[in-house]
Amino acid sequence: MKITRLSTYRLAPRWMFLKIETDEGITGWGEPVIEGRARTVEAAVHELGEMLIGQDPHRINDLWQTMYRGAFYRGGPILMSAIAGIDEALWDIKGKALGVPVYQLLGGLVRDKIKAYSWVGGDRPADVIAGIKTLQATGFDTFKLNGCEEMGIIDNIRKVDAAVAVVAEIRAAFGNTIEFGLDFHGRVSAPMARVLIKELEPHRPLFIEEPVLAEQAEYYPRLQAATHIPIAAGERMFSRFDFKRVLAEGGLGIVQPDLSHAGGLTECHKIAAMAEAYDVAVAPHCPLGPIALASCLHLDFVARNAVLQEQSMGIHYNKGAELLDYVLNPQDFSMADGHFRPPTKPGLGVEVNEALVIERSKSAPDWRNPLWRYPDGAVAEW
Ligand SMILES: O=C(O)[C@H](O)[C@@H](O)[C@@H](O)[C@H](O)CO
Ligand SMILES: [Mg+2]
Repeated sequence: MKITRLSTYRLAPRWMFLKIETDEGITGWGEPVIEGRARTVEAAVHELGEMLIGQDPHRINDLWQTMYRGAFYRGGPILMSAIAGIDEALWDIKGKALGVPVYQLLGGLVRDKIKAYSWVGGDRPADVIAGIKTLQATGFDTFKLNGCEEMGIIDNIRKVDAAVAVVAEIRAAFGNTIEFGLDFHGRVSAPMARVLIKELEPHRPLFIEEPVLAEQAEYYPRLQAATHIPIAAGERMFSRFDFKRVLAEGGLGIVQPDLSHAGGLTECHKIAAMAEAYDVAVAPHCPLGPIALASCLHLDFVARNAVLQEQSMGIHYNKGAELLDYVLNPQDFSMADGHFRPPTKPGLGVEVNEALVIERSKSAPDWRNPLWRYPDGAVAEW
């Protein structure tokens, strides 16, 4: 079998789909994207594509190593997202060619279902009680919200109290019937993270995510040592090599690699195995589309240390399209009791509505994340 063509489709809300065609009529789909830089990743995909045409898509490991090591400069969000989407599509092709779901090619099921969680509250946590009640009624008992709004490098206790009040209200309203992760979203400096975490401990969040930016990852072990609340991070870490330093220092309770940012299923499967060696859980990051989610599910169903799956249904970013709008088999992604069941169809298990994708790609928005500023005018972390 030989790769014959790569086609990319940028789509609302902020996604990009990749279609890889072969000379045997089997096509694979991937989702190479880094939110806010879709066009840059698209260029990287087509640069890599020049080397892929004519290659055997079954040789995923060799193609992955060639894409990664064949370039003197490597790693980072753009190149690893491009490799990720290509890797996802190659696994899709392999599964379709062999007639099995991808997880069967990675040793088969390790579990029968995987718990999902849902976002509530938007960029600045609001209306979270109503949001949780609505989602709780559909079977969710695990949620995630932003742990704070903008937070100054050193901020005042009123801002800390405001962040804690949201969380205290949740715990008061739902008691121990729900779990929730708090995503600091990299908004908080290392000194303020210590203050916030300490004040939030009594309300027992399930985890605290990106308490500081990934470029400050050396603080993850120090923050983890200072609290019993699991520290989670990984959406802005893009290969085993980004994770190894933090894992070796004991710095995370949960790793959250994004299968569309961190080299795809090939790399994230290795990251999950590394994490398991350190008794660390994996909860794949996925605020994206259906192909990214499907890739995560195949990891969730082979990695024993997978504990939670993020999914973007109803997420505050999905303006202009919802998680399953471009999918012909939404029933395969239905959740029962807040869990996903294993994909059943060959490959990744996503039947892409290609006609709709082609049509909608003609008017794709150029999504950009907001630029926040502090009251004094300095740029704040979003
Ligand atoms: O945990 C999450 O889903 C993420 O922090 C998410 O909010 C960001 O990755 C966002 O997609 C960046 O544009
Ligand atoms: Mg996050």
